[in-house]
Amino acid sequence: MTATPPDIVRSAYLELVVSDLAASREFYVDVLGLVVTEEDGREIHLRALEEFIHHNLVLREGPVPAVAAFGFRVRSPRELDAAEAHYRALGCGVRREPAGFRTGVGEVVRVLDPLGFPYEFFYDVAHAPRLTWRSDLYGAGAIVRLDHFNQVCPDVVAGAAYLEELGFKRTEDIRGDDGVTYAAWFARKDTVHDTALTGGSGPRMHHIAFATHEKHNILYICDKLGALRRSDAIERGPGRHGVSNAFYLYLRDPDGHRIEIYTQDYYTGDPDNPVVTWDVHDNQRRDWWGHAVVPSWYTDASTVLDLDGAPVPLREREQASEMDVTIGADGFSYTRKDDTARGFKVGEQL
Ligand SMILES: O=C1C=CC(S(=O)(=O)O)=CC1(O)O
Ligand SMILES: [Fe+2]
Repeated sequence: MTATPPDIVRSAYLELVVSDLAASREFYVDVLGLVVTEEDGREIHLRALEEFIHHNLVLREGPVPAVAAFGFRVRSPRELDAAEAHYRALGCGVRREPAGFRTGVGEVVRVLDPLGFPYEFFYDVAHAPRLTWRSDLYGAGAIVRLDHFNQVCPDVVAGAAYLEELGFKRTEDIRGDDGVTYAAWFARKDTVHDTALTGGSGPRMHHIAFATHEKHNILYICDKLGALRRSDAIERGPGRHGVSNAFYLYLRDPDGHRIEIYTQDYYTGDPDNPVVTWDVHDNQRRDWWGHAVVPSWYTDASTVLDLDGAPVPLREREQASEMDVTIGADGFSYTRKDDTARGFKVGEQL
């Protein structure tokens, strides 16, 4: 028997443990242009330009680079009671922390969820200046808001059932004719997703995504990284996704945490929003132009911590991995499903 889930508004912040706070500050502030709301020698609280809550990203120096919390805003203070009841009914570890436990945030309900991820739910939060109109502070690569998380878990079907019970709406997925679900995307806000599940050993964080308004902002970030001789921070892209139709770029921060820069997906807010399902062999599913996906994008992800700050042990995926069935990053995949003469594209081989 589960209790009514909390009414989640959006994915709101991530707490990242980093090995060198100064190096991470230089990456997220000097290179990417995130705004410092508050900082001390141990933690830095950052937000995107259009954000009005205290932060979207906490950088905390620590021995093991990892994700310590996925923060979700709920619709009212009473939804914290719903969160506590929902997760206790699931038999999860639950801790209710007083205001101030997290800088700038009121009372927080922290859980280690059924997939092993450290989720936390909050309503009361300090407001920070929303810089929407301050074009004088926008760089050419202006990052305007947090868009989504992406989580690696061994069993996407079980993970999807948990997220859908939590009130998330599936918007897209990748499946095989073998009946395997390789990845799925889930929304609370009215765009393609607030989080996604990528099949693999987990729990791990695949990436956090921030949004820009335009594609040219993403291209500027690439040019800036080139000019800074930091092009090795670029892992994948720029390109156009199949899933979500967004324009994208994936970066790796100084600890290897993956950051996506993302723009122009589509509206999904109607109750009967149709789910888009992609064939795992469709070469345009992850890159609409058919560009290969670099193997590290499938293999690498960030450790997550439990409520005591210890790394959560990984469980291996038992079903086939996407790289296995597409033979490398994008091996035997089709551009045109029934065109076996010209439609198959032998992509990158491992
Ligand atoms: O946000 C996303 C949207 C689409 C994709 S994919 O590579 O097109 O599947 C990946 C992603 O989850 O990062
Ligand atoms: Fe993403």
